[in-house]
Formats: sequence, C-alpha cells, structure tokens
Amino acid sequence: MSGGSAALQPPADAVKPVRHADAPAPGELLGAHYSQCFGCGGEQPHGLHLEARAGEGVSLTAEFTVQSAHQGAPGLAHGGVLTTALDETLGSLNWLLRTVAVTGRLETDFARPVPVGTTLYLSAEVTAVAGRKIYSSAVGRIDGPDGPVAVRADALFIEVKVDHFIDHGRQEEIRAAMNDPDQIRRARAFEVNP
Ligand SMILES: CCCCC/C=C\C/C=C\C/C=C\C/C=C\CCCC(=O)SCCNC(=O)CCNC(=O)[C@H](O)C(C)(C)COP(=O)(O)OP(=O)(O)OC[C@H]1O[C@@H](n2cnc3c(N)ncnc32)[C@H](O)[C@@H]1OP(=O)(O)O
Repeated sequence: MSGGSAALQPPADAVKPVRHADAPAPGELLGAHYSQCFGCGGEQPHGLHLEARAGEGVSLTAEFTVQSAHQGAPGLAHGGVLTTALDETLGSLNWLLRTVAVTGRLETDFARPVPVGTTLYLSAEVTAVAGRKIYSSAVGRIDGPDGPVAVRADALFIEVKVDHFIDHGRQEEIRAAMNDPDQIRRARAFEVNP
C-alpha cells in the first residue's frame, strides 16, 4: 500500500481486526446499506452502484463500472468519483466488523487513468483497530481483478453511534429512513450486536 501519513499509522496499542460472528459469509454480496447512497444505492441513477462481496477475515472485494456521468476529463473517470468508490469500498468493510463508522481521513493515490466503460476491481481490508479507530486500505485494478493498479487508498474510519446519523442527517431523509422497516432493521442489528 502507499504507507499513508502519520495520522494513518495505527498506534502501538492497535489490535488486529476481528470478523464479527454474524458477518456475511465469504463470497456473499453485501447489498446496499441505503438505497439512496451515491456509492452503492440502487435508487441513484448516476450513482456508482458499487457491489461489494465479503472476503476472508475482514476483507472484501467490490466492482464498479465507470459510466459517462462519472467523467472528469473527456472519456476518463473523475478522480473524486474514483475516491468515492474507494470510500464506499472501505466503508463497507465496517459491516464485517458490525461497527457503524464514518470516514475520518482518506488518502488516495491515482496511479493510472481510468477510461469510461472500465470496470474497477477493488479489494480492501481492515489492517488494525484502536478503540474507535479503524485503519483500512484498498486497491483498485483495471483489466481484471489481477490487472494493473489504477488507484489505492489508506483510510481511518471512526466508530459512531447510529445517533450520529439521526442527529446530523436532514430530517426529511431521516424520517423516511425511520419509516423504512429494512433501514431500521439494519440499524438495530448494529445496536443489539455490538
Ligand atoms: C434510522 C436512521 C438510520 C441511520 C443509518 C443507520 C446505519 C448506517 C450504517 C452504515 C452507514 C455508514 C456509513 C456509510 C458507508 C459508506 C459510505 C462511505 C463512508 C463515508 O463517506 S462517511 C461520510 C464522511 N464522513 C463524515 O461525514 C465524518 C464527519 N466527521 C465527524 O462526524 C467527526 O469528526 C468524527 C465522528 C469522525 C469524529 O468526531 P468525534 O467527536 O466522534 O471523535 P473525536 O474527534 O474525538 O475523534 C476520535 C478519535 O479519532 C481521531 N480522528 C478523528 N478524525 C480524524 C481525522 N480526520 N484524522 C485523524 N484522526 C482523526 C481523533 O484524533 C481521536 O483520536 P484519539 O481517540 O486517539 O484521541
């Protein structure tokens, strides 16, 4: 991986991540955590529609195909969109820990341009946990899961309570989420299975 800045180096008391007993089995699709999510939701026409699949341990793979709505330069993926794909992939790892967490810091290296129509094959793992801090890394390849590296990222996620979303999200969407039995079930799964 790229190494990252000092803020992304786990402290001496960090421990190895522990896969939650109820984490989806290796090979299983994780599914969208929220239908309106720009990264993974099915109800965002120009979203990434990223699909993540559980791996062994606290790792996963994901795929995202660059659409014309994702361009920066003509015919090329926008760097911010590629970072979004990495953020979503890294964020999905927290499901394997059954921890609700948000991105605190995300550092991205762009190694190769990614043309529209390209499928980005991502793989990610949690490398360490220190209290509320979750350290993770991801890499995105083109031309197949073993192809050349186009992007890579190191990140620090911070564990939060579900209240983080309820307190800070716009009320309109929070009310809708509260009325959605699926969303509530997902939120509660975290609260009763810490
Ligand atoms: C019914 C409603 C349903 C609600 C939904 C239910 C479930 C949702 C489930 C899953 C959805 C979750 C995520 C979505 C998944 C994927 C999408 C990708 C993820 C994202 O896209 S997510 C959006 C972008 N993200 C943010 O919107 C965060 C904004 N931000 C904050 O909300 C605060 O900033 C916060 C909470 C991060 C920290 O605030 P805080 O007050 O809780 O904690 P504090 O500041 O004390 O930090 C504690 C320790 O982390 C260190 N630390 C903190 N930040 C750092 C940094 N940047 N660099 C280096 N170290 C950092 C400190 O240095 C300290 O370290 P130490 O303990 O050693 O002192």
